[in-house]
Amino acid sequence: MSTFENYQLAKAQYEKLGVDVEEALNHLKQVPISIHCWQGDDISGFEVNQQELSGGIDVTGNYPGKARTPEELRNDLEKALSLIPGKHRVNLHAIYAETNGEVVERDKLEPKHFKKWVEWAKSHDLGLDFNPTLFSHPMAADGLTLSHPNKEIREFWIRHVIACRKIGEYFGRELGTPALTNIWIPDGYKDIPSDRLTPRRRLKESLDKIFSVQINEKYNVDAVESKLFGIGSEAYVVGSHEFYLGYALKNNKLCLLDTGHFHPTEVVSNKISAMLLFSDELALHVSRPVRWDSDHVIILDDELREIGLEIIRNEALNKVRIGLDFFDASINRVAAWTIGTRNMIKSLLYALLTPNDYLRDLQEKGNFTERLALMEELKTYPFGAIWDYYCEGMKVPTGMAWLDEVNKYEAAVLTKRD
Ligand SMILES: C[C@H](O)[C@H](O)[C@@H](O)C(=O)CO
Ligand SMILES: [Mn+2]
Repeated sequence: MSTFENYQLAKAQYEKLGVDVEEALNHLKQVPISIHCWQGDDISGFEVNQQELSGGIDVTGNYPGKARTPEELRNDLEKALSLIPGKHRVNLHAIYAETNGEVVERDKLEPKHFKKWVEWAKSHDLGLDFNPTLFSHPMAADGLTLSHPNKEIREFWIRHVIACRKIGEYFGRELGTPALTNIWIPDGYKDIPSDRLTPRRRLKESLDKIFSVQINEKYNVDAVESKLFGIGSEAYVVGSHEFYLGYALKNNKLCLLDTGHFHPTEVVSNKISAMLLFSDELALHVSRPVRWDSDHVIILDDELREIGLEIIRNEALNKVRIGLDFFDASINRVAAWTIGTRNMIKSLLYALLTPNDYLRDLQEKGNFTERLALMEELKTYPFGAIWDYYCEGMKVPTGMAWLDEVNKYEAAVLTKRD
């Protein structure tokens, strides 16, 4: 049977539940996913003075073919984007600046250092998001940045983040869609602190200085990303969820939740509705923690589906900025982007094909039996037939056919790099 014939049969089944499948697919087309560039080169970046990865994060694996230059990274992103349905965004870090071989300190970065990225984004109808890089640098050597006791070190990083917000503004102006500039810092202590308040007070003061520079939200929107622990900050992280949730609410910034940054039994899906009662928007880094914040490629597991359901059932597609954040160097990196991003989109489609109003009604009436039965039954509904039809309509490979493209690209391009 053809993709279309399979689709027709599946559509009829969903329509019996009152789901408008065509409407679901039209909604899905509108959702941009912010795809993180750093999966393509193991968070190396292009700085002239290359630094070791630090900040309590780690990339494991040595699969051949990692991107080494801006051109290689953009080519790899283009290959992945050609296999992912929809119109998306690319998320950059400050270390991906292109400075023509000149050593430019991070607090001296300017929009011109991202001109090629903007030209590329324009030619591929992409939005760009941004992140200051407060790790992998001598001034972050002792694991403290915006909360450091040394004022000079704090001021350096404050200047860097201000410079990055101006680059985010440049992206927004040039591309006609505001950049999300997200601040994550590695600050914390390996062992039990004797004072948790003072570093947090310094972080607050640093952020207040950074955000005292007014930037039009038409071009740049600010987010702050919390964390629970890192390698070397197991006992205490300055920028905890409580800190940033409070800071974001009080200062009208976006609180960014990374799904790997909470206790193993804590789920981000459960936080979305609560936070959207008090904030207009929030941001996500969708990742997969395995035993710790391991940044595995996301899979279509219960939590990813639940995140999709929370976004859709709360009508929050325009309130939640969905970014991805995983870095696996043990598999083909173009495949990692493709698997992870397609799974994020699948999660949203699954939610759009769920009769959410009917299920809400069952809950309101206390009919928890049918609520559970139907939610479980939906897991074996012909979702794949709708997904394949969507991919075909969006001119990307259906099923596993995308992997043939990746394998061809690996043979022709990636294997030639090492
Ligand atoms: C590279 C990113 O800034 C980094 O992954 C950050 O978002 C994070 O989640 C650190 O654990
Ligand atoms: Mn993250």
